[in-house]
Amino acid sequence: MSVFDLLKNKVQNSEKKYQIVFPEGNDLRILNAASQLSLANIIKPILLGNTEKITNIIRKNNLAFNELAIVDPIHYKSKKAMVQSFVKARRKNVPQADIAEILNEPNYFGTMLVEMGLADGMVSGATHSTAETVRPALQLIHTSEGMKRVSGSFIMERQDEKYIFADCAINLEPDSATLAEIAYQSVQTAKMIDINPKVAFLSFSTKGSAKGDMVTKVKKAAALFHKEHPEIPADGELQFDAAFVPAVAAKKAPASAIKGQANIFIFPELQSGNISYKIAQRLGNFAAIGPILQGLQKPVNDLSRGASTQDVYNIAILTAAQALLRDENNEA
Ligand SMILES: CC(C)(COP(=O)(O)OP(=O)(O)OC[C@H]1O[C@@H](n2cnc3c(N)ncnc32)[C@H](O)[C@@H]1OP(=O)(O)O)[C@@H](O)C(=O)NCCC(=O)NCCS
Ligand SMILES: CC(=O)OP(=O)(O)O
Repeated sequence: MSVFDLLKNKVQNSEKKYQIVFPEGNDLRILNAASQLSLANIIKPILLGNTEKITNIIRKNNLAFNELAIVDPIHYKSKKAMVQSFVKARRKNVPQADIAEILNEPNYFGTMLVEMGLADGMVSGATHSTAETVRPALQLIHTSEGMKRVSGSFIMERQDEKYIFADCAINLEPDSATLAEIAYQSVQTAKMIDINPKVAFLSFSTKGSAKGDMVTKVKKAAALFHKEHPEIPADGELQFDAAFVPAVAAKKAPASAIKGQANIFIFPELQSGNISYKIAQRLGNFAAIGPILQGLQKPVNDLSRGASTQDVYNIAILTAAQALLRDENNEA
């Protein structure tokens, strides 16, 4: 079963209808995906933007909805209450006069809907950069308990093959401890889509074949992860072939715990992570689902600005599935 059939079934079978907010309510990819999701009763979309403008685009493109809410941040009636909640959530002094202005910005407004429990999750980034999309979530929603950093992973899917790549979106130069945390968060994402985790900490070196600070950082990350989570098969530092091809692993890393069968790939820094996912997507024909924000208290997810309607549809389902999982964990 594809990742999305799996997650869609979970979301559709839940009693609650999850409300996902889309700050880029004028974008046709967002509107098309929101229409499909609403008509199939998968989620209830909340579109942000000028109501008249959005309604015109909907009419012009003959888009239909089952349930839909359109909210204009600039004319939002309960702004005062939102400003108060912002003050509490921000944990830093921001002049009240500035907050009302900040909340006119759809990514901040959408993030506050999630923070206040008025939406279950947010999907943005079709027209905004990753920094613009995630900064409000980092400032207002914060990391979940026990987590120090938020990271961004991709589910890479091609027919029956499913892998997790991380961090491809957020942390520029993670240190060893952050790499170990990214790996732990990626294992949680993998479990959501029934991947049995096998983690590789990637490098240009396999088991000391090269030396230097870059290699040491990855080696240390693998050791830290193993110490904290000895029950999860993991290894590093490994080159990609030693992590992924059993015959190469047998030669380069014969004692490896994952024996060339890794399915979670942890990249040493953001350049290699972001470049690798785009190569697998564009040359390898993998569907790249993400960036999925990991380690946040409530679900907010980013899109690549190159995202298609299908990508928006997929990420919205994943966001609703994260909200469902959060509800289940809170109940447990
Ligand atoms: C994510 C990112 C936007 C944060 O950068 P920033 O806003 O400049 O970061 P700042 O240092 O100003 O931090 C803003 C807040 O977020 C917090 N923060 C930053 N990175 C964080 C992380 N990874 N996890 C948790 N919190 C984080 C900071 O602690 C700070 O909180 P505070 O204001 O309450 O003290 C930045 O790391 C970035 O641009 N990453 C690359 C994004 C990108 O282009 N990716 C490629 C395409 S997907
Ligand atoms: C995830 C990513 O690379 O996003 P963008 O293509 O928008 O920079």
